[in-house]
Amino acid sequence: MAEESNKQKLPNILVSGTPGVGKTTFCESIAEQTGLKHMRVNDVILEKKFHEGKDEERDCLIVDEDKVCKQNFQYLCIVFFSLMFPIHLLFVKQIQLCDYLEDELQGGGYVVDTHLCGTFPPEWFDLVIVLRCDNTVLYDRLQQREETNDTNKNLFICADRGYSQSKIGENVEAEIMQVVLDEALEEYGNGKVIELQNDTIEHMEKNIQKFVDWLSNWQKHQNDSIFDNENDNEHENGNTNEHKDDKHSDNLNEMQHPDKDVEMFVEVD
Ligand SMILES: Nc1ncnc2c1ncn2[C@@H]1O[C@H](COP(=O)(O)OP(=O)(O)OP(=O)(O)O)[C@@H](O)[C@H]1O
Repeated sequence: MAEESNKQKLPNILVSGTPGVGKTTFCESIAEQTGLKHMRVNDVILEKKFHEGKDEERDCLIVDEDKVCKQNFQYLCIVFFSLMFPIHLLFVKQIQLCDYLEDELQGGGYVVDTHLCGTFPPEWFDLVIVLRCDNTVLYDRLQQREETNDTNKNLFICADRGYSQSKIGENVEAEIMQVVLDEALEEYGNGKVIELQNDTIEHMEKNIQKFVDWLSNWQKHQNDSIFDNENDNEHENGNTNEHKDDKHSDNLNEMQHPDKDVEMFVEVD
């Protein structure tokens, strides 16, 4: 979707990472500074009831990724049967998180905040940011949630209370094993994924500034592409795609290597 249209004025960004790395805080700040719309997927899942109830033992809402996205055989089977029995189509529509998001993201301009990063089609997003956090810092943040019983932020992970010790351990381990980063790289590819360290307020401020710079380059690139395409149409022999790709990777590289600040922006292999 994001790659389809040169008329798109703003990109769609996916911000992912282990619970507690700071996705929501980062997304709220960049939304405020850039005018992008912040969409927290957990809130959508709750509001639209795209979940299948609660796992009592783990105190989590259950989201079956296979059932929320259309890129799978199961979905195709449901559609097939729905076409044969049209009344089921309404039901299928209702349970599809991807259908809902696809409609919402159509015009661009969203920053989508979720740890479910392998769920969505790569073409929806122009950039995928994976926030990372030092494991001891993350442990402290999650521990604080347990102590303050911070329910609001964790409705999806922990339905109605703060973090249990086992949940803290699970998440810290996932961060150490870079589960979300690996999933993002597998799903979206090295060229679209950027990994940003987010342990401190200083990190956050630098990350936001780098994102703002990336966005303004992206918009410039879009305008140039439209201009290039117009020229190509006039002369009927351009090399626009190659030119476009060069600009895209320059922009991403700049974000990955801001003044060689490797502490802040870890290179993705
Ligand atoms: N760069 C940062 N420096 C210091 N504290 C931060 C930073 N980013 C976020 N925090 C704090 O860490 C806590 C978790 O942040 P946040 O809720 O944004 O994480 P999250 O990744 O969105 O979590 P979840 O996936 O569970 O919604 C909050 O108390 C927030 O204020």
